[in-house]
Amino acid sequence: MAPTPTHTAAAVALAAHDSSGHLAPLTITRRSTGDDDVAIKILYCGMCHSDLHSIKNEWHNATYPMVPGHEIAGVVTEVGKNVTSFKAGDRVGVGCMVNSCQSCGSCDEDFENSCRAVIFTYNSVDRDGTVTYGGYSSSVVVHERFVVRFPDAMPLDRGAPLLCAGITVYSPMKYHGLNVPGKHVGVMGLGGLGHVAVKFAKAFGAKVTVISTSPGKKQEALDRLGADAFVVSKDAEEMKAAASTMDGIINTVSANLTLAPYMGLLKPNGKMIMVGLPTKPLEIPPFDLIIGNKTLAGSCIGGMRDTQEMINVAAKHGVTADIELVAADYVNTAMERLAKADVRYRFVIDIGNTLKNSE
Ligand SMILES: NC(=O)c1ccc[n+]([C@@H]2O[C@H](COP(=O)([O-])OP(=O)(O)OC[C@H]3O[C@@H](n4cnc5c(N)ncnc54)[C@H](O)[C@@H]3O)[C@@H](O)[C@H]2O)c1
Ligand SMILES: [Zn+2]
Ligand SMILES: [Zn+2]
Repeated sequence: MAPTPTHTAAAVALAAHDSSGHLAPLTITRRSTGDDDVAIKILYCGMCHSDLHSIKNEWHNATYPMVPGHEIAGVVTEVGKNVTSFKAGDRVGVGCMVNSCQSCGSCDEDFENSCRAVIFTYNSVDRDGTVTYGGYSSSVVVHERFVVRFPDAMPLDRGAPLLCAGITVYSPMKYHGLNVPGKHVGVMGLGGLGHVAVKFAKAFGAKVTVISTSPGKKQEALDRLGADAFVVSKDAEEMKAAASTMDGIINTVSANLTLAPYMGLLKPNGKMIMVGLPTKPLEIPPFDLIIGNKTLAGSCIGGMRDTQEMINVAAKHGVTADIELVAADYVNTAMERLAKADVRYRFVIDIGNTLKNSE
């Protein structure tokens, strides 16, 4: 995208130029800091599976070049004159959104994630007509409403993934009443979102069962992540034994799959909450929904008030992501490994130390 008069600051980035899934260095520009803006030097950025879906154009909405990344952590370098909540040197983060209309019913209720004019952190058209570039880059400028303060106890690298993975699982647990002691929460798919879901559900005092296709993840789910139980979804006996036991399931699976066998794990009135975004339409026989008065719900990230609340709660309970910190030049290998679910449990790019101008 050609620089506009207000986009004056050069930044280094990693960009996809086509749907191959390959990222290459690119110099981009960022807008100068507006009155309500916070300028941030990016130090870390998590690699969400949505980045992979997006660069490969699996959702059929890609604009190239695309700079992915919406799990951003860094330090404030400059603030606009109207900004009172942040100052240079503050430790902050940015998640999936960088702006919204700020005046509709959803925005008034702090659910900017449901605003029809939401501007996502990358691959979205910004107010000035430019396409937004995400956190696989050295800096970003964001309206202060969309900046999250890192509590002192929250490390920037292990906290960065909470800005998407964390809020995406925290918000549905909160709004579907699964964040109270004694509930039985199922977590489908033990990846970036899934492993954080286990940690939050445990912090809420819930009983947590991981539902996974990978028996190899059982021991670490129980020992390291603190899950109470583990069900191998391909094992009919285990699925039968767990039938009708769960109050809710957070479904983080990134691949297409039929929901029917999993609905049977829910108690009457139980809720299957979709956060995973596979490409094909959902397949669910009506009987599996209707018998037992089940609910099938969806949930998109979360609002900014809830995002700040989430990271504060995480800091209080010691919830952080388990990460593999990687250098910028490892990003293509990391993407390949992410596609194979070969990561425990989130790649985070060490932007501050390794993303250099290599063009
Ligand atoms: N709703 C939202 O707001 C939101 C936010 C972030 C991510 N997402 C989506 O959530 C999904 C998960 O993201 P992530 O970053 O945690 O991905 P991830 O790759 O880290 O984890 C996905 C997990 O699903 C598992 N999986 C894959 N196929 C499976 C199958 N057939 N059965 C059971 N498990 C299977 C993988 O082993 C992996 O552990 C993606 O589709 C992503 O786009 C949605
Ligand atoms: Zn994400
Ligand atoms: Zn709005």
